[in-house]
Amino acid sequence: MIGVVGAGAFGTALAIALSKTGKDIVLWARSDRQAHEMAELRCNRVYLPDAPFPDGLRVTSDLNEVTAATTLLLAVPLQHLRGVVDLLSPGDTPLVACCKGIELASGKGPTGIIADTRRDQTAAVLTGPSFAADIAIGRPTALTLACADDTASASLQSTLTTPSLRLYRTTDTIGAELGGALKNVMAIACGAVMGAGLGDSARAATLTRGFAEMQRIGSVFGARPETLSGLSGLGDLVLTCTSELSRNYRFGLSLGRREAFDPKTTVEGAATAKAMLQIARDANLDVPITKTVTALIDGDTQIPEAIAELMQRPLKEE
Ligand SMILES: NC(=O)C1=CN([C@@H]2O[C@H](COP(=O)(O)OP(=O)(O)OC[C@H]3O[C@@H](n4cnc5c(N)ncnc54)[C@H](OP(=O)(O)O)[C@@H]3O)[C@@H](O)[C@H]2O)C=CC1
Ligand SMILES: O=C(CO)COP(=O)(O)O
Repeated sequence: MIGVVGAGAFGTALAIALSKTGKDIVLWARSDRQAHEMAELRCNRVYLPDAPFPDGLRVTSDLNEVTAATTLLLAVPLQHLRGVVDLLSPGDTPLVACCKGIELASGKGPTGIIADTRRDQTAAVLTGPSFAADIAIGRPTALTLACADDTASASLQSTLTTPSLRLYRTTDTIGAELGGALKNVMAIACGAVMGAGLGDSARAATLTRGFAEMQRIGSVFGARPETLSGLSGLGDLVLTCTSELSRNYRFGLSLGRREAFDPKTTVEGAATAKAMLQIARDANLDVPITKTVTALIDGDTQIPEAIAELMQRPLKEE
C-alpha cells in the first residue's frame, strides 16, 4: 500500500495517477471534513475538482491508516514538511517528499529536513515539470526521483512509475532539490517581468540568467550540472516560467501588475527566495535575481528600479 500524506493538488493528483494502475492507495487529508467530503463526492472539490477518483482510491484523515504503507509520499508545502514528518511514527518506510523549496528556519531542502529526525529512514524527493491537473487526467509527464541510495531509488522508481508518469532517477538529491526550489524563484521573476509588460525578450533573458544563477549556486553546493540541466532543473524552470498554470508565475504577474494575490495560494518560491538569499549571503555568492525577487516581495523595490539596477550591473563575460 502507498500512503499519500497531503490532499492538496499534488498529493491528490499523484494518488489518482497511482490508483488508476490498480495499486492500493490511501490519501490522507488533515481535516475530517475534507476527507469525508472527498469520500462522498469522489473528487477533491477544493484543490482538483475536475479529476474524479478511481473506484479503488481510499481517503482518510486518520494517520494510523497510512502507517501500514510500504511507501509514503509527503505532498505538503515545504515549510510544513518538518511538522508532517513529526506526526509520523518512526519506522523503515521510505519517505518520498513531493515538495519543492528551502526551509526558511534551517536552509534545508526536503531530504535534509527528513534526515534531521529520521536519519535511518530512506529519504527521497519526487520533483520535475508537472502540473497536478495534467498528472490527474493522465497526460504524459516525466519526473525525477532523487535518492542518495540507488538501490532504494530503483525500487521507488519502479513502484511509482505508471503508464503516464515516467520517472528518471538520480542519487543527486542536492541538484534535484536545488533545481526544484530555485525554479520557483525564477518563475516569480519571469511573472513579474511579464506582469510589468516588459515583453517576451525580457522574460527569455530573465529565465536564462536565472538558470545561470541556479548553476552558480548549484556548483557551490555540489549539485551535478546534468541534474540542473535535467527535468528537475531546466525542465521545470521552462515549464514554470512560461505557463499561467503556475502559481509562482501568477504571483509574479501580480507583483508586476501591482495587484493583490490570494495569500492562501501555495507559492513556494516566496519563502525559498528569502531562504536562498540568506544562504547566498553566508556563502558570499552573487544572486541578483533572487535578491530582486525578495526585494519585490517585501516591497523594498519596484519593477522600474529593479530592472534599472539589473541592467546596470558591471558588464562581464557570459
Ligand atoms: N500543484 C502542482 O501542480 C504541483 C505541486 N508541487 C509541489 O507540491 C507541494 C504541495 O503543493 P500543492 O499540493 O500544490 O499545494 P496545495 O496548496 O494544493 O495543497 C497544500 C496541501 O498541504 C496541506 N497542508 C498545508 N499546511 C499543512 C500542515 N501544516 N500540515 C499538514 N498539511 C498541511 C493542505 O491542507 P489544508 O487543505 O487542510 O490546508 C493541502 O492539503 C509543493 O511543494 C509544490 O511545489 C509539485 C509539482 C506540481
Ligand atoms: O511545480 C510545479 C510544476 O512543476 C507547479 O508550479 P507552481 O507551484 O508554481 O504552481
